[in-house]
Amino acid sequence: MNAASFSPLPTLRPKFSLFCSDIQKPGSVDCHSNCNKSTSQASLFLCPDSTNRRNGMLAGPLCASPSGRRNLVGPTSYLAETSAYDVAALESTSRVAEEKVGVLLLNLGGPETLNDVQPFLFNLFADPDIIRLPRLFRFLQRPLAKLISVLRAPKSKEGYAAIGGGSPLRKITDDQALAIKMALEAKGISSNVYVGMRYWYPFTEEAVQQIKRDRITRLVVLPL
Ligand SMILES: C=CC1=C(C)c2cc3[nH]c(cc4nc(cc5[nH]c(cc1n2)c(C)c5CCC(=O)O)C(CCC(=O)O)=C4C)c(C)c3C=C
Ligand SMILES: [Fe+2]
Repeated sequence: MNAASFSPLPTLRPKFSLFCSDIQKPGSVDCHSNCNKSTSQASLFLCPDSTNRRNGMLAGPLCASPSGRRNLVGPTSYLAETSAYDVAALESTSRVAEEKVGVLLLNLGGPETLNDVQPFLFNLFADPDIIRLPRLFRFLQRPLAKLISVLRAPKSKEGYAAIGGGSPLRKITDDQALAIKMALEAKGISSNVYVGMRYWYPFTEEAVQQIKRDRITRLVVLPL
């Protein structure tokens, strides 16, 4: 997790904008080259100091790089980029009765059962951030992903079978979510903590939908 200095935006607004683009229009904007766009409604997002790639994610500006243009097996996912926050700001804003604080943990996900392995691998390899084909050959992305995932799945299944039949990533991330919720609770900050995965359930879109349903007004995004 990155924690960096920040300066909270001055106004509290009832809406948030999770990414550069409007989250209601997934995939409509590619933020890769435009990550410093207005974050005026994402008041706890801050510009971090790093632009390093880490865990396949750009540790950089606030916004996400929507991968919504990819059409994966599950809902398409966003890749959030680094954000940072200040607990002091959370503490002060959470005192405002109408504020609802949310924390969104972003991870990549992994197959939970052996049956998930092939479609999970498809999602992984269908991502141009994992396998980037020359523009001319983009149309081969999904067929190639299908081919690789089908060919690799048996071997991968053996590996997952050896560690209990699935990836531990979901549980680990859920445990982290709970730990963050409890740590904030101990500071007197009531929060909802969400988990969003890029390649498997719960997909980031599902988390975002839940965040909207819960009417979160302050959101901290932590790419793990
Ligand atoms: C050529 C093969 C692979 C490339 C390139 C690759 C890049 C890559 N992968 C991740 C994230 C994850 N990969 C995971 C599992 C996984 N990855 C590959 C192959 C390549 N990945 C395979 C075959 C598998 C299945 C497991 C196995 O057989 O070894 C996972 C899931 C981990 C889990 O907990 O289950 C993740 C996450 C990134 C970010 C990346 C390139 C940047
Ligand atoms: Fe991988």
